[in-house]
Amino acid sequence: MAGKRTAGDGTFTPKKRARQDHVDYIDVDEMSEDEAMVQSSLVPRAATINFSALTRKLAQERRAHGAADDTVSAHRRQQDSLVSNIFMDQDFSWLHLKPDHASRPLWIDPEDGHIILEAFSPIAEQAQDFLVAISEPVSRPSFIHEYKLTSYSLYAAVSVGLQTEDIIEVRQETSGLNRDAYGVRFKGVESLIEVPETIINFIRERTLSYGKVKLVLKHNKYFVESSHPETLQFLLKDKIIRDARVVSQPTESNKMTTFTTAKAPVKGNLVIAGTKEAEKKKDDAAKTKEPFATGGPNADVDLFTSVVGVDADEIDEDDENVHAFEIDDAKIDDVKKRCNELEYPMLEEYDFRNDTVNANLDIDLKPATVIRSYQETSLSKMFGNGRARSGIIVLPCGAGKTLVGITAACTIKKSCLVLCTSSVSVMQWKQQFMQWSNVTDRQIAVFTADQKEKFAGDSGIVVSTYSMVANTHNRSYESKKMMEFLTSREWGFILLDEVHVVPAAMFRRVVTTIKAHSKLGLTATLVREDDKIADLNYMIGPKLYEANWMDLAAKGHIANVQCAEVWCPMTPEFYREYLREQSRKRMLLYCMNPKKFQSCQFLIKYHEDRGDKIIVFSDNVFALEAYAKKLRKPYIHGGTGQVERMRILQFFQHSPDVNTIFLSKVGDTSIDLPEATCLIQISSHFGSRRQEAQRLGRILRAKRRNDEGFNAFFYSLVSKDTQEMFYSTKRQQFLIDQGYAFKVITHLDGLEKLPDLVYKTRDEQIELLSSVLLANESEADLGTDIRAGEGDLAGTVTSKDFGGPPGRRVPAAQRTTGSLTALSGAQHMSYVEQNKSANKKLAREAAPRHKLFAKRDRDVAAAKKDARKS
Ligand SMILES: Nc1ncnc2c1ncn2[C@@H]1O[C@H](COP(=O)(O)OP(=O)(O)OP(=O)(O)O)[C@@H](O)[C@H]1O
Repeated sequence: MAGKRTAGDGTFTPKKRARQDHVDYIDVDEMSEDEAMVQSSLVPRAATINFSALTRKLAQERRAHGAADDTVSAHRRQQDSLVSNIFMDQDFSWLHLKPDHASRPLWIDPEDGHIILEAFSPIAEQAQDFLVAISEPVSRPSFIHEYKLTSYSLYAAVSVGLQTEDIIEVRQETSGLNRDAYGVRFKGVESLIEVPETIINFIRERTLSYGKVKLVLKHNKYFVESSHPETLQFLLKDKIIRDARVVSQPTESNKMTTFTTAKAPVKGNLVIAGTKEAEKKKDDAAKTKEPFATGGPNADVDLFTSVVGVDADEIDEDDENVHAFEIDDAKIDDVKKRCNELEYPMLEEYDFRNDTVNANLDIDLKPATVIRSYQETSLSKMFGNGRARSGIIVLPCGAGKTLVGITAACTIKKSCLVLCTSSVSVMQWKQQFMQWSNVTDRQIAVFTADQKEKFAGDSGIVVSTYSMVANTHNRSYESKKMMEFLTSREWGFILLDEVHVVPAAMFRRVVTTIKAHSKLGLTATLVREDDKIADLNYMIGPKLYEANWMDLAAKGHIANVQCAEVWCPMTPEFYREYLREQSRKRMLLYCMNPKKFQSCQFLIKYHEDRGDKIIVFSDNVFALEAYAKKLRKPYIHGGTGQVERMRILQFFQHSPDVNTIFLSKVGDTSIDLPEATCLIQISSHFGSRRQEAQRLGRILRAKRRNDEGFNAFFYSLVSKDTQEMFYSTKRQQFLIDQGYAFKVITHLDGLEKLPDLVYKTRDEQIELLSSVLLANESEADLGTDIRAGEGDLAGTVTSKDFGGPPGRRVPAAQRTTGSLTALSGAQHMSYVEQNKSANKKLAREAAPRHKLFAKRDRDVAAAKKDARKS
């Protein structure tokens, strides 16, 4: 049965299943806040793996066994007492494993293309490489991985050179070990699993049309190119594409240009800079006086075996006759989008070595620069067939995306435009280019609000921000001149940093105004809280590679991190105000909760004593200043001057007296502090999964990460029974899917005994509360901190981008029981009891009010009354 085709939606949906089927699957995005709060507390934080079809199948099997099978029943009874309470009707521990289960580490859902992999299987590593190439990793915790086959993932697979027959393989023979014959299996996974027919059809259908059409830039004009004339004819029947076509000689309206292109170079001829092979090749070239990286005809450098496993002989060489038609520059975006919808997504490849029109850029990595294996693998996806493919590379925070970008630029060796999100990042990119490559100051220019430089000579590198390039209003004279410089030329390569944050409209403007042969998007978190992620597919290209965070941590490239959510009970006074307050000030109340203050103080002390360097993050500037001043620590936010910032950061890096700093969201990205080993988050931006991951990224690069037994620490302080708990659960989801486990800490041992514990007395707490209540409501804002300079993207990101629905009604908080250490059996774990009425009662309760608030209450009540009247 063929899967239903849904143009452009990218998901495999043979049958939309009823939501109630997903009894075992909790999707936090779709839960109500009340549900989420309860759920977040009841279940240990686990990856949300979709086992629904498997569950159904097994449930049928269980019914088939029925009570007749005494052994099973007995076994079940025994299990009932142990695990059934947890797994309820999804307890399948009573089922017998097949004798050859070890060779069946994979399960494919025939209905929605989900693939479940036992990550502990000996063949898992090989299978993972293959699965990453053909499907989207959904969740990759330690033992069970979940992937999903989608249109986009297959598009990506085709774009890195995989054909239908590289993905599925028809096998006739029966395994000697096992009597089960299997007809069609995944080629990259040595297992006894037969691929279901629905999935085979889906793969065949999608891979048939993909890769047939290419978008090519030649002499500053864009062409839609294909060696299948019937495909171009099909596309030209579409109105949008037909209207975008440029007909230079209107004599024969539908005739296509046919020209001969050079054959695609075989992969053995290309060497990625920075690899060992590159070094060897350089030496050989020096000996034979051949230029580096051109390779001789017999050069046999087999760099590109890894995941794809495409051999040199298998690389498809272009047909002699390639047909093409020109399209209007301004309509590129529409054409790409339309082709996607018609299931003919366009591949963008750049045959840079045969480009004689654009000047070469004499740039190479410094001899001392050696790229890491995963960086090489990701680049091999880009340069796998000797050309530069456009697409996105996803690597964890701190895993070295900058060097991947620089290496790509050094491999293409043509003019390159780098776009980043802020002027701070611009300077960092320039510095990194100088650090890793032999680029000279004259070859690299910067285009920001303060600096508008051009490179000397015919080719070079320009580093700028998205908004400098996309902004069309109020340009200064120099900016206009600079834009002319950027738009009048052809770029070999455009590097797009942090692609996931750029608003789609801005991206569109960049992609349509700048003419570039190839594009590489870099990101750590290919998640967006809006639905724009799919746009990146046609605007940049498919995802070429996504690294596994846990793998990189295990190999010491990024630090191992212990994550914990610390539940801080609200003091009665704060909680009462929280329940009464309807405005944004609620947020201020849960950030300034005295118990959170104390927990923060305790954790800072504990980790400073261990020799850690700590960053405390707070999106809320009011809270940031209040905490930092009270705890006597330096702080940086949007309003901190550049000189002061640098001074504080340097002290943090080099002085043993400054071991803790407070940062607002200006520190979420672009701050490279390898000394930091502990993070404490006291306030964050709603449910932003991306922000959570980026903050974690600040400690993933910890210098000490390779020390024996080293762990970095990430704490999220959450005020109990407040909205914050819901957001916290949502924020963690991305990291959980990468394999991080969040422990819940309900009690910090020894907190009460801390000398100089802040806000210990009720009076002190009430004083703090009064300062919060007297604060302006705007102090609760999270979005106003970054004072973006001209050209910085930060100011363009709105709260909507973070999934924080400010207009949404805030649900009543849940009442939780106290610490239930004894009950749960696990120390410091807790569960929540849902009891809305208790909260309502609390809110209604005419509790004796402190005189400080009595007047305020009357004022608020009067204001509400006036508002109702008007
Ligand atoms: N091959 C390499 N050899 C040595 N050091 C490397 C290599 N690759 C990256 N690094 C170092 O790792 C650190 C992190 O690199 P980088 O800043 O590029 O990470 P990132 O992936 O861009 O992180 P983020 O997403 O947080 O910005 C840097 O200090 C960089 O110098």
